Amino acid sequence: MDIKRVMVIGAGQMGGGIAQVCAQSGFDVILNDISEASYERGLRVIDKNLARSVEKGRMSEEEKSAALGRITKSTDLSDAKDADIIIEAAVEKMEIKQSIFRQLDGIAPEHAILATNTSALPITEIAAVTKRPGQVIGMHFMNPVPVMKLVEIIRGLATEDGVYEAVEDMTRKLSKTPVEVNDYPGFVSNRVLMPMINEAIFTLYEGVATKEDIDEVMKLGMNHPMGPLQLADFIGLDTCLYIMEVLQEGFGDPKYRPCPLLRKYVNAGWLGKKSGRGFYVYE
Ligand SMILES: CC(=O)CC(=O)SCCNC(=O)CCNC(=O)[C@H](O)C(C)(C)COP(=O)(O)OP(=O)(O)OC[C@H]1O[C@@H](n2cnc3c(N)ncnc32)[C@H](O)[C@@H]1OP(=O)(O)O
Ligand SMILES: NC(=O)C1=CN([C@@H]2O[C@H](COP(=O)(O)OP(=O)(O)OC[C@H]3O[C@@H](n4cnc5c(N)ncnc54)[C@H](OP(=O)(O)O)[C@@H]3O)[C@@H](O)[C@H]2O)C=CC1
Repeated sequence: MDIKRVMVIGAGQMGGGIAQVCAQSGFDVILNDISEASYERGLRVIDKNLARSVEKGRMSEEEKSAALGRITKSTDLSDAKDADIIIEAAVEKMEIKQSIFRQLDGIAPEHAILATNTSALPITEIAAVTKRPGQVIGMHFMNPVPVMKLVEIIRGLATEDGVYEAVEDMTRKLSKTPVEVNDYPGFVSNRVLMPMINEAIFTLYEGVATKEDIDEVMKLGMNHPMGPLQLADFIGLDTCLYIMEVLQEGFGDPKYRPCPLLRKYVNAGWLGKKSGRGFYVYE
């Protein structure tokens, strides 16, 4: 299947990044969010990232304008009628994703692939609300999307081979590396990463060390580019909590219990970098 027109749902940190790399790679992109304000916020970030690439000499001013020109605004899901693939990157809540997929199934062309950038939610359960479970797939980009090379591609129980191959081909066109995984909670990436982050939060909660020192141990001792608490802030503490909840519920194993401090911060609205405060305070 030849994918030309991409719709991205959600213009947050992930959706914006996905829209940017798709537009840079020559795809026509419909970028959708629930409000004009959220769309504009997403587009500003894309504009800033592209401007940085121009400054660094990686892209010309003309290429930047061409990439921006390939992105069209949408605040209405009915715009999915023109898309070959829809990549959903709204919040990490099953009921929101299922509601979006149910609607998309009624709007998108018959051939269209419905992909989700979920961090951990079961693809099979999202696919089950549609009449085309064979065309539903996980396309899990990493943050920051323009920089990170991996796309974890998750096959739901019913995902067809042709759909997997089309998504793998598109991933390569985005200059990313696809890795195929099966549909289990957290897939590979977050099953391994998130318990480490949660454990770092427990370490802080129990007063083993300061946040700075916990991060320093992992940066200098394990060569991680960011400490786990800084990375949690970067991912979004709400997203981290939802992922731990998916692991805990999906495996029924208490070892995945989210740290109470993580829950407390999320309840306080301290969502990390995107809200200006998490474990650290941001300007
Ligand atoms: C939760 C999930 O479901 C899955 C996930 O995504 S988990 C999160 C996975 N991501 C990570 O683990 C990221 C860990 N952190 C890192 O790799 C690095 O700290 C980082 C790439 C984010 C920044 O790297 P750094 O060397 O500390 O900073 P910096 O020099 O400013 O940036 C390096 C490059 O990335 C670019 N960059 C940094 N942040 C960026 C962003 N948000 N958007 C676009 N580009 C960005 C910079 O422009 C710079 O590019 P050049 O070298 O070409 O100039
Ligand atoms: N953060 C990360 O590191 C990673 C996250 N992911 C996954 O990507 C998805 C998005 O995460 P992220 O970008 O970080 O989150 P953000 O909170 O940055 O962005 C979510 C965006 O979706 C919008 N939105 C919410 N509900 C809807 C809806 N019904 N229709 C359209 N748009 C909607 C929000 O708008 P508004 O702000 O107006 O509410 C917001 O712009 C999640 O599933 C997450 O698990 C995957 C990989 C890495």
